[in-house]
Amino acid sequence: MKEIVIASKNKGKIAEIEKYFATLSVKVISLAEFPEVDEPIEDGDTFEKNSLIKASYYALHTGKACLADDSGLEVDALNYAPGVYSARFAGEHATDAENNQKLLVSLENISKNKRQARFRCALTFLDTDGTVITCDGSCEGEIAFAPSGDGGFGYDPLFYLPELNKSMAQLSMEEKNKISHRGKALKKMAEKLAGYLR
Ligand SMILES: O=P(O)(O)OP(=O)(O)OP(=O)(O)OC[C@H]1O[C@@H](n2cnc3c(O)ncnc32)[C@H](O)[C@@H]1O
Ligand SMILES: [Mg+2]
Repeated sequence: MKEIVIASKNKGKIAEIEKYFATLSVKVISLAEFPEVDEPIEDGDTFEKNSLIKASYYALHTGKACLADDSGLEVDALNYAPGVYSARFAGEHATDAENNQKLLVSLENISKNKRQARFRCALTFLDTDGTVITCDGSCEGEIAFAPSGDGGFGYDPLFYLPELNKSMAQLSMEEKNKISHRGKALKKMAEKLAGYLR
């Protein structure tokens, strides 16, 4: 069976990706099996570039096929910030809580009808022979005035989905995977991989 390293250190992402890949006939490996491997510098100016940076770095250092995810939040009223800086919005090693707090403060004076935002996800699969497969996905929503829900991770408690009248953190992982940026990108990736690995 094909071995694929999930090239991410984010437990929330890994859980969502593993859930999705449970139906594919691939053996998913975690970076936890490569404790000696460090982390790359994510200095690309797009999600796509950072996703390729991560896939390339981990493929080089593990010697295995890798699937990397670069994702983040774009807030219209903040001129699409934090974008590729989503993980370090409140500082280099910011926690999810610190990033969420900074987001709330940044939007303090922004009214309900101007709080549109979207999550974006860029996935890159890089095989040992150099084959690259990319997919992306996005999910539209609004930034709430207060957090709600205890599911998901990152900005999920502040990401409000008007059609569902729930925050992303109020969805189960299955529900989130059906509508999220990552779920949409994973759906495309699973289809492409099924054809590629056949
Ligand atoms: O780079 P890796 O190791 O994969 O892990 P990371 O957490 O650093 O991941 P990114 O560099 O892609 O940064 C993504 C940021 O966007 C946030 N984010 C990404 N997907 C999310 C989701 O589905 N729900 C909420 N927040 C999300 C996440 O919390 C991070 O702050
Ligand atoms: Mg990162």
